[in-house]
Amino acid sequence: MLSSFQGKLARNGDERKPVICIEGNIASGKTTCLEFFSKTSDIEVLTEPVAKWRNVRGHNPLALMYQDPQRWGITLQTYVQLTMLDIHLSATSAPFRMMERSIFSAKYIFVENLFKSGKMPEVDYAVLSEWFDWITSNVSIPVDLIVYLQTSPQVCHERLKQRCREEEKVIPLEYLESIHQLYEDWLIKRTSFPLPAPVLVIPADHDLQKMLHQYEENRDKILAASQV
Ligand SMILES: Nc1ncnc2c1ncn2[C@@H]1O[C@H](COP(=O)(O)OP(=O)(O)O)[C@@H](O)[C@H]1O
Ligand SMILES: Nc1ccn([C@H]2C[C@H](O)[C@@H](COP(=O)(O)O)O2)c(=O)n1
Repeated sequence: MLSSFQGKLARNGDERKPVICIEGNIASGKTTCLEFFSKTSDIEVLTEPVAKWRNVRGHNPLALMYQDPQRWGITLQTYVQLTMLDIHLSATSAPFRMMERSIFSAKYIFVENLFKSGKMPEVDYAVLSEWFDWITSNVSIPVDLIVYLQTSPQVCHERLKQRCREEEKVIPLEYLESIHQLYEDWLIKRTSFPLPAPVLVIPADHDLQKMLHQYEENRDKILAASQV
């Protein structure tokens, strides 16, 4: 249930818990990072609902988008926006919540990439932007810290091939380069879109063992920085 809080719709009856969003390119290691933190009892981890994006009532909008972005980009991104909003508004039992990406990166990175690369008609971009602006003006979507897993597109391309998700076999290196550039403009150069929260950058090209060590080293910093 939603109620009104400071003029915006907000989740009812929930004590406000710190929200940490893990951001990064496709196959940068976000899920692996979340798996690591899911072993900590005081953190509730919420992964991206990719299973829903691959199967909505028997349809696979993720596969359709990669096959024909001009036609199906808006279909996927409308559904991503809805499912991410649902996650932002879901109840939390643990003291901290850590989620994979956000409604903000869905718009500022993926919708933007489709539009800028000429793969989304202007009218579709306008409709998605109207929805996004309405949601963010009328719904309270608190984010307290962004953890950016900063990778090179080449490393992501290698990890993507290794993961071997069927829909993603068509993704070329150039696609990951565009997503990387948009992330860098947003979270590092800070020249594109507003930041919903402070940013902690973790270099993430390293092997798994080193990454897990870095997560352990950053655990207290992440939890402290997310407490407002
Ligand atoms: N530091 C790492 N070094 C090598 N491979 C990794 C590393 N982190 C993750 N992987 C592998 O790369 C692939 C993508 O990682 P994943 O966590 O699913 O990325 P994301 O959730 O960002 O898409 C998976 O096969 C995963 O096992
Ligand atoms: N707004 C979004 C979010 C994600 N995707 C795609 C990109 C990947 O193919 C897949 C899941 O991403 P990952 O967690 O593996 O980085 O969904 C998209 O097209 N639009």
